[in-house]
Amino acid sequence: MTLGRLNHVGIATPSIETSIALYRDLLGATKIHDPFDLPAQGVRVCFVDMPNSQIELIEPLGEASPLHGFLARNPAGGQHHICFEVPDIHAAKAEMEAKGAKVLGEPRIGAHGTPVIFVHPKNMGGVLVELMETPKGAH
Ligand SMILES: CC[C@@H](C(=O)O)C(=O)SCCNC(=O)CCNC(=O)[C@H](O)C(C)(C)COP(=O)(O)OP(=O)(O)OC[C@H]1O[C@@H](n2cnc3c(N)ncnc32)[C@H](O)[C@@H]1OP(=O)(O)O
Ligand SMILES: [Co+2]
Repeated sequence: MTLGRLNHVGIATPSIETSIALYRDLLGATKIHDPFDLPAQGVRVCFVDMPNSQIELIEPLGEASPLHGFLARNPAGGQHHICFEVPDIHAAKAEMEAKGAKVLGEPRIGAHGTPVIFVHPKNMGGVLVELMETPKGAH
């Protein structure tokens, strides 16, 4: 597997609007996309563009959201996952599993419109890792 660029850092928040204000007013971020719902992933999402990557603000959406446990442990929110691009999501999943890592579920379409998987934090030194297939034509 070729590990590609760092696509984004996921930040869980109880309120996207509050987090947008922090990134805009405290840090001075200027490229903040409109938030949108991603019901298949149980999250509401807002991308903040940086020159070399993106911050992905994520708020729970629905009762089955994977963020509820994290926010119960971290009520103010915090750094939730990091996401790397890979050329082929099915090959990446097979390689992770062959190396003994736990992949959380099957590939699903993520916020960039390409399939993503998650590697359990217990296999990555306490860091939840998302792998996303590089969008066609990117870079
Ligand atoms: C926007 C769409 C998409 C994109 O395209 O970018 C996304 O990014 S969606 C992001 C949200 N989706 C997911 O996170 C899906 C995968 N996640 C999961 O399946 C679960 O969140 C989880 C990783 C299995 C954790 O589930 P949870 O119920 O919160 O916790 P557990 O009780 O099972 O915890 C086990 C263990 O792991 C620790 N943990 C949990 N979350 C994290 C985390 N984000 N970072 C680091 N460690 C985490 C938790 O503290 C437990 O540790 P121990 O107590 O030491 O066992
Ligand atoms: Co993500």
